[in-house]
Formats: sequence, structure tokens, C-alpha cells
Amino acid sequence: MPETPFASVILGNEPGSFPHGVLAERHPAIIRQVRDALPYGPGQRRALDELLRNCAEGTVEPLPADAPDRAAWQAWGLAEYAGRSWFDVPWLWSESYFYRRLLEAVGYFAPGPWRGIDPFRPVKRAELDAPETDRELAALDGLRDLPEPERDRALLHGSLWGNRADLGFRLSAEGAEDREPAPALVADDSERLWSLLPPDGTAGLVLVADNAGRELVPDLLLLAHLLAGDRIARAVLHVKPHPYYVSDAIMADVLDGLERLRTAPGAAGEHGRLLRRAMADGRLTVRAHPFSCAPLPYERMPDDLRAEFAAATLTVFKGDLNYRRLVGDRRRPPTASFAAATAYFPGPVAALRTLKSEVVTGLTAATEARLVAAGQRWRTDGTHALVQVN
Ligand SMILES: O=P(O)(O)OC[C@H]1O[C@](O)(CO)[C@@H](O)[C@@H]1O
Repeated sequence: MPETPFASVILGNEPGSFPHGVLAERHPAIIRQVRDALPYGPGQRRALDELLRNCAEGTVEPLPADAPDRAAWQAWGLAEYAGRSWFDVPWLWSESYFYRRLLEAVGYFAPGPWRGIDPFRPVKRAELDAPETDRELAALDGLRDLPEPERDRALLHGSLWGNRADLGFRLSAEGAEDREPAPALVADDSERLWSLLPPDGTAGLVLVADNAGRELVPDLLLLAHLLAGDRIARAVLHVKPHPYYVSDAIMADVLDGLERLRTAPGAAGEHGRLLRRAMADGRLTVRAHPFSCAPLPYERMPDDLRAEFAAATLTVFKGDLNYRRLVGDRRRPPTASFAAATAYFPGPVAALRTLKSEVVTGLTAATEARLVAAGQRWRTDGTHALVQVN
């Protein structure tokens, strides 16, 4: 299936640009953070230092011959990009491969005691255990007596704005999460989103998750709300098969989030227990597809994933990275059509995302003009959000 042919793919090689800053500044900061987070031994520290040098000045290196996912990465572009500068290959590819190399450095895939140890777990856990999470969970009690449409809106917006809780993003946007959300969304198809869930409660929803912790918790609450009200019959939650983009959710984070909910007082605890039952009886399943960590747009998804999305009543993509992969990581005008960019998608699809990179589609000319009049930071500073449906 060909990628959308118009608009050039975003690279990270323009000094001063946002993508360049992520590769040149954020990635080294992430390596330093990981180096301090766990008591890694000399071999792991050497490998992290080597990656620090390599990602700033060097070229993309191949994976070891015995890496379990070597063949997949070769097919995903490594065969073509090995030997090139990290800055001269597609930015999406470069970022994804950076996380793969980071896991290599700490021995995540190698036999031995560090296999499967998430280097980002300490920061994820700290966020989940933070008092802000308690406050957010307690706020759920205040929704009990609201009319259904208002509760729908509150839970949808909780999941949407939860996307600002992104630990990698916070490394270079200090304070972004504390700022008030912008009063208006830059695009809001929420009515259409709700209209896609038929009133007979037979819908099957797929939610392609983004971050763990304070984003995943409201995602889980949204699913619980929909299951509890028989608005959907079943849900599939897609998480990453391994740690990625610092705070992206993996299965261990789902378990942590569920436990956080289950043991919370009030409505949050009820939602947590409902989700446990839903997992036990198959109404809620979790998937960790290898393509979820692929450095490619969803337009190039494999057939099994395509069939799964085709069978869903609605697929919801959470977050900025999933948005970039959904519409393609390309330089399009913000008024380019979201429907055209996602025309390849095999079923109804929605995006819930705060804006943390320059890719955006589906804005009206008036909205774009209003935003641009206030500068260009709206595209990347996480203060604006969108709900889009095709
Ligand atoms: O957690 P999210 O919403 O996917 O955001 C992660 C984001 O981090 C970046 O890679 C760099 O800011 C974004 O471009 C990316 O999409």
C-alpha cells in the first residue's frame, strides 16, 4: 500500500527546528535520565555512553546479528538507513530506532537478569504514585450525579487532556503540563465520535493507547464508563510491546494502572473492579502488536492489524505520536484534509491528541489564522488539543 504521495516526509536535519531539537537535545537528556534511574553495571553504562556519542554525532548502526527483531527492523528501513546520519533519515524512523538502541544498551532483549526491565519504570511509577493522580481519581466522584452527556464529555476530555502527561515531552517543555488547557479545541468532532457508537450497545471499540500513568488511567476510566453504561460491548486496548518514547504504555503499565484504580476509594475503585471483571470475562482485552513500535505510518500496517481495525466499530488513536503515524509524518498545511490523510484506514477512526509536534491536519483556515496570529508554539507546546473523526 503506497504512502500518501503529497507533502515531504519530516526529517530532523534542520538546525533550530523542533525535530532537530528532539534528536540533538531531548535524546541525550533521556539517556542521562536512564543512566541515573537504575543501578546499571559498567557494561550497560558504557553502552549508554556510546549511544550518547553515537546519537549526537554518529550514524545509524545495524542491530546485532542475534537481535530477535533484526529481520523486522531490516524490513522497516534499517537495511536502507544503516550508515546514514540520524538526522538525515525520516524523523519518525530516527526517534523510534533511538528507543530500540536504548533498550539494546540496557540489555532489555538480551538473556540475563536485565531482560525485560523497563528503563523508564521509575519515572512512570513516580507519576502514577503522585498525589495529583489521587486528586484526579477523587474528581470522578463528582461526576456521579451529572447527566449522561456531561459525564461522557468529562471522561472523553479526561482521556484527551491526559495526553499532556507525557514524560519525554516534559523533559523539554518544563511547566507545559501545569498550564491551563486552551479554552477551545482546534478541531472538535466529538459529536460524530459519540454518534458512531450505536445505542444498542453492540459496539466493539479499539483504543490505541499512548502514555502510561496519568494518561492511561483516564483512558481506562473512559473504557470502564463505556462498558458500565453498555455503550460498548467490548474493548481492545493496544499498548506497546516494549518500552518506547519514555512513557508509552506497555502491559506492565496496564497492570499498574488497573491496580491503582482497583485500590482507589470511591467511583475510581468501582471502575477499576469493573475493568478487572471485564478482563476476566473477555470484554476487555489487551494487545501488544509489534507494529505498535514500528517506525512507520499506519498506512503501512500489516494485514492482521488492518483486519482487526476493519472489524472494530470505532478505533481511537491516542496521542501525538499515534497521530503522526495515523496521518503520516509529513509537512502538510494544517488545512489539509484529515479525511484524505486517513482515507486508507479500513474502518471508522478517531484521533484524541494534544498537539506536541508540527503535524496537524483538518483545521479550518479561520482556526489556523487565529492560532498563527498568536505565534507558532501552539503546534508543539501541548496547550491545544483536537478530536477528529473519519
Ligand atoms: O506521547 P505522545 O503524545 O505520543 O507524544 C510524544 C511526542 O514526543 C515527540 O516525539 C517529540 O516531541 C512528539 O513529536 C511525539 O509525537
